[in-house]
Amino acid sequence: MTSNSFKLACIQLAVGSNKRTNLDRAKGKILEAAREGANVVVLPECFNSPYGTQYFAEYAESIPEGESVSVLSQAAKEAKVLLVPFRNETKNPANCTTHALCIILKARELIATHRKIHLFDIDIPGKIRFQESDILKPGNSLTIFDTAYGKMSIGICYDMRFPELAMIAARKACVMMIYPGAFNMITGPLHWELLQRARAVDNQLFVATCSPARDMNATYNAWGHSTVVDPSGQIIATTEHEEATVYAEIDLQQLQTVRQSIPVSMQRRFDIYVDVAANAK
Ligand SMILES: NC(=O)CCC(=O)C(=O)O
Repeated sequence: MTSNSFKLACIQLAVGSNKRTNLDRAKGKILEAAREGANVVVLPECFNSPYGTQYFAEYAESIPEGESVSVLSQAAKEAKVLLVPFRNETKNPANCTTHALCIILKARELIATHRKIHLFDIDIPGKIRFQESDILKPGNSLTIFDTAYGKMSIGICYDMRFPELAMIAARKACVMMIYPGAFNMITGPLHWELLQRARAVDNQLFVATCSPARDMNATYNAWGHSTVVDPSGQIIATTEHEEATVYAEIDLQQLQTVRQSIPVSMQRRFDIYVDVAANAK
């Protein structure tokens, strides 16, 4: 049986270069969120290392044997929360087999993994160039997992720009999309909030994002602004760029209310847009 509400915590963690310090800090914040009544806790993209292609291989671990899974599964068990952390995975960094990976932990059990499908390769001349594909390999499948609160789905950061993931999640009855992410000072103000509200309103589900806190001494300056959006596209919890935990009470009844009042999911004309992919260039 699924519960009708839960408390979500998105930990906008201050991340530094020492992995052990990051893990201890994350664990402390997870336990704090549990004391505040959180049932589901999300960590940012790269919670255990600075964000940047130069760091990925060094900080990557194999799954599930690595240090980070070990520390966090213990934290999930102690805190009795469903935990969604993001990190990098490797079997062999020398051969560039690193993936950007999100794992979902219930107590000590790994209940799902998601590998970032769309790698962050962009070039805005004079502003920002980033090539995750220099070091990462993309994942090749969608991730939907069952929770006590209904099905949820995952995208990692740049994945949020691709509306198809949230659209499929909604059609498969997910209640929430979770995007651990780390937008930056260029694309953050442009698109971070817009994308999550768009994903939410188009698909009438909850959307949660979780960024690292901003560090102006780092090589990549995260935008921050971890946020939770409801199925009508309204922001129900957010923050600025400093370290903070964003809490939101998720009332799942709202899904029904919004979906019944504006019943777009019943009104779609798949007879007209039968196969978007078939016409894609
Ligand atoms: N880590 C990422 O995928 C960053 C994505 C981003 O900043 C964007 O604008 O998209």
